[in-house]
Amino acid sequence: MSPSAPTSSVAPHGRAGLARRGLMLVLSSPSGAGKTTLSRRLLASDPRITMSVSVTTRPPRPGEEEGKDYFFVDAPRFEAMREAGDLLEHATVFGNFYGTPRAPVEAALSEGRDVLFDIDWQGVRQLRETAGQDMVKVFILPPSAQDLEKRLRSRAQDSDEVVRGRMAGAAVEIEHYAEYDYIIVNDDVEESLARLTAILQAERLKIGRLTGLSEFVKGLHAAL
Ligand SMILES: Nc1nc2c(ncn2[C@@H]2O[C@H](COP(=O)(O)OP(=O)(O)O)[C@@H](O)[C@H]2O)c(=O)[nH]1
Ligand SMILES: Nc1ncnc2c1ncn2[C@@H]1O[C@H](COP(=O)(O)OP(=O)(O)O)[C@@H](O)[C@H]1O
Repeated sequence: MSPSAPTSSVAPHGRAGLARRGLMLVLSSPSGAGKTTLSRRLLASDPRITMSVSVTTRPPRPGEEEGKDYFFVDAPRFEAMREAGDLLEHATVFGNFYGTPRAPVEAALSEGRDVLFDIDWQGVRQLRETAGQDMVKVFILPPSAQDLEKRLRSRAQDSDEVVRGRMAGAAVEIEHYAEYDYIIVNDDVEESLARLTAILQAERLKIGRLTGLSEFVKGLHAAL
């Protein structure tokens, strides 16, 4: 099954019963700009969106939980998943493999749930081929290079060398901003969360996603 064209079996618009296609909300940014922070806040505030948990060969950071932040695997296991077609997309970032497990995403979308992805521009390009209009792409920028470095250091979970590599990687990631639908400059977290929530709410109301709309309008029309 393709990840596109899911139809909601629930009635997200209340008693009107307007069925809706689930959407794929993608967040990308240079490392340290705040994707993880905003993802966690959005997931905590909106029960209708589910996180796509990636597999990675990167070692866990202190505090990261297996199955919640990532599925941590070794390279042979990653390769086996890739070979078996179990990944919707995959990429190498900072020398580690990352990929999106296919089954949970397809299951969530087929139940009419929205899915949140924290993936890089390479993954977005691959998903775009199958997801089309079902994907909403948000790029998060830091307010300045100094802020980005400060955040990478304040996270205090990566070595100096890793932080330097991530600052260099930021320059490459930022070059892809124009491939996205929305930009959030993550200065104040609360403001950024409000913007992200607004994007999600507006995208949920797009006519093309409301599979029950014509029936609903027909009913309204007949009753007038
Ligand atoms: N293509 C792709 N990129 C991913 C995936 N999971 C994470 N990434 C990206 O890999 C990069 C590094 O992630 P991570 O090591 O967690 O560091 P972070 O940037 O501080 O979150 C980020 O740009 C993530 O968005 C995935 O499944 N696929
Ligand atoms: N708007 C913000 N202002 C200040 N610090 C922030 C902001 N957003 C995130 N941070 C902090 O910056 C660091 C990196 O954020 P994180 O969400 O891990 O980024 P990413 O997932 O993009 O690598 C964390 O320590 C986080 O608490």
